[in-house]
This record gives sequence, structure tokens and C-alpha cells, in this order.
Amino acid sequence: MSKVDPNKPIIQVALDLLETDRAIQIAKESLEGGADWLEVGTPLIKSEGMDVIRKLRETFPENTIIADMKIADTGAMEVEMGAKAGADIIVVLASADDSTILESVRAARKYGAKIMADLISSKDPVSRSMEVEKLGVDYINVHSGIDQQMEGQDSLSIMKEVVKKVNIPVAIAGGLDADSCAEAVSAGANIVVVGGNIVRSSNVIASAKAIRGSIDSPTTVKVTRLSHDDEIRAILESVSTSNISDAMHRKGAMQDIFPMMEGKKMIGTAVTVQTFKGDWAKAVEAIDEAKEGDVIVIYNGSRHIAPWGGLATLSCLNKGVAGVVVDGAVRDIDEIRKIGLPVFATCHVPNAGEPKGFGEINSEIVCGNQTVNPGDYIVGDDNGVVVIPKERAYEIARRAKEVEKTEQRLFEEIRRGATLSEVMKLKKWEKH
Ligand SMILES: O=C(CO)[C@H](O)[C@H](O)COP(=O)(O)O
Repeated sequence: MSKVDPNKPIIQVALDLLETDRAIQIAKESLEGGADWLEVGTPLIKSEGMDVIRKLRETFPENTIIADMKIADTGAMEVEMGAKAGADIIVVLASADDSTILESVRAARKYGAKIMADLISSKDPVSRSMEVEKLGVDYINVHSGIDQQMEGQDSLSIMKEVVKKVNIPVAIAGGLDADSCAEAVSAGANIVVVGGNIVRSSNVIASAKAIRGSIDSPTTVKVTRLSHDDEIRAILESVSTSNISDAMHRKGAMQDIFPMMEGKKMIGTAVTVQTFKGDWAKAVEAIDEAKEGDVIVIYNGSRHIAPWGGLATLSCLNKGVAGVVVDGAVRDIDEIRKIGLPVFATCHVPNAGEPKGFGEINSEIVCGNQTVNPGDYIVGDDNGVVVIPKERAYEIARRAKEVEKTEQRLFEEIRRGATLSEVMKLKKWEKH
């Protein structure tokens, strides 16, 4: 097992996968890219048991292997299992009872293994890190779990406090990428634990190399902080409506709403319009209410009379409106296509209604059979339109990004010759 050298930060690649053979392949690529330690991720252990540790030990006899068992109880028995299977370091939950941690440490000593305490979900991580150090653990992992990351929690600020309080090596985990790894190492982390941004990338070697380069010269990496809204938009820019639908468990996709032109991506926050069969006054007045980056979302209620056309579309350009969605008809489709603003609707027809002024702007509406509230994030592409409730926007954007990264890896494996059924292991994972 390699020692922790304060001058050479360690990359611990978290193999959060479900199959042994894919884990071994990605481990090989990670090591080629400069990773140091191999972590058998919790999902992999739950899916394949101790055999995956044995297999990794057999394949990588010289590398440090971590079993991320997140032990909560029966410390001695579970540490013995992991150590005998070939793990050098076994992970226990720092929130486990002191007796569990003590028993884990005793068993580790007996089998020549070490203990890493994971602070995930600890109520007071800084205090707990000092307590578990006294109990004899060898490493502390300051960790924002995958679900916590999706809600915006990050482990860097906690890690900066922990490194001041303990004398044992400190790891950090939770959605780390090259920039945040550099920031973490600059702030005192000895070990960076990276899962998704290596193992769910289409080019594992390059991703590992990028992280190796960033932590070996952390001062050269400039970390840019985006506003919350800009960060959400940046993530949504990199995913499809299909990824978002998956992230929302098939919720959010509007029905019978189609792109009026191909190849347009639309991301924005909803300005909603409730109108009636072609009455275009409120729809057009909504342009005046909209701010840059908004999407005007209109419930029209008719497939035959349009409340929207070329003039209104052109008018949107003056306000920086990101796009328009109409549950119903639009017209002047030739002009709309020339203007190029993303417009999504049920259909297009020649006739429009009158500007009578019935309806309301910025109330809750139903569009494409989906509830839309003002400020909800609206994303459109060649597949269609999805609505993301504003209060879940960051979480869903992050989860959609994880879906996209996983798919990138599957595309790569199919390019290497596997079939979709093989890469998905469909036979193994059919619901029984
Ligand atoms: O232990 C874990 C989740 O419980 C992960 O291994 C850890 O969070 C690192 O993965 P990622 O970089 O994708 O967050």
C-alpha cells in the first residue's frame, strides 16, 4: 500500500459502477491516466460482493485498494471481510457508533489493513473528525454524497476546517472535477476521491490525466464561480431533454409540443401566459414583462387559431427572450424560421385570433399537459420541451449531467464493439 506523501496528492478513483469487468477496464484506464488508488465503490460492492475486491486485488496486486463499505455496524466482521478479500483500506461511516469504529480499527490492525472514516451526513463533521481520529482511524474522508451534491452541498468548506483539526491524512469526495481537485489540494487535501468525473466520462484516461495535471500544479488552475442561475444554465446547456427526462424519472416532458425548427436548443425561465383560442393580447404583452433569458410559455387551447406569429417572434429579439412555447398553434412559420428564435408549438396554421385581452400573465398554467409556474426552467431541443420546477432546478440539472456522463461511457463501449444489451447487462438486471 502506497504511503501518503504530503507533497504528492493522491487520486483515489471511485469505481461507482455495477459490474466487475467494467470496473476493471475503467480501473486500468484510470491508472494509465495517472490515478493512484482504486476504490471499490459502494454500489459495486452491493452489486458484486467481496468477489469484486478479490478480482481487483488479483488484477492489480501492487495498487492500493479501498473498499468503500461505509460500515455502519458489526465493524470487526465487515473489516475482516474486506481485508481478507484484499482491501488495504476499508471505509467506515464516521457517524457509526464509537464501538463500531473501535472494533473496525482493532480488526484492521489484526489484518494489516487501515480504516478511512467517511464523514458523509455527519451532523458536526469537524468535531466528529477529531473524535474518530482519537478512536484510531487512519484517514478522514470529508464527503458530500451524490444525493447531497445534487442539492448543492459541497465538501470543500468543511474540508478546510477539518485539515486544521486533525493530524491524519484528509481525503475529500463529492462531485470533484479538475478545478475543484486543484482547489482542494491547495486547501490541504492529501487525497482527492473522484468518481463520476472519471468513471462516467467518455474518455477515462484523459479525464484522469486532467485531474492529475490539475493537482500536480494546483496554483495554475483558476476556479471560476458562476451565479446559481448561470451554473444551472451552464449544466443544462450540456445535457439533452432526454437526459433531463431520465433525471426526473420520466416526469416533466410536455406532450404534443414540437420544435418549429430543427437544431435549436432553448433554455430559460418561464413567463407564463394563460390565453383563450387565439386571443393574442396577453401573449404579446408578456414580451414586455419578459427579461433576458426568459421563455414565454403560452396555453392557447386551440390547434386551429394562433395567438403567436412572426411579428411577436421578432419583437422577442428586442428583449433577449430565449424562446417561446405554445400549447396550441402558431402561424407565420416561414418568418419564424427566418428569425431563428426557438419556437415550440403543437402545430402551425395560417390564421390568428384577435387581441381581446382575456387571460393572465405569470399565473400557474398547464402547457403540454405539464404544470408550469413562473420561473420554472424550460428546456427545449429537437426531442421536445421539458419543464423543471424552479425549486429543483440545480438538483435536476446535476442529475441530468450524471445521466449524460453515464451515457457517454456507454456510447464509448458500444463504439468499441459491444451491443447495447451487453453494455447494459440487460439480462442480469431484468426486474424479477
Ligand atoms: O462514495 C461515493 C458516493 O456515496 C462516491 O464514491 C463519491 O462521492 C465519489 O464519487 P463522485 O466523484 O461521483 O461524487
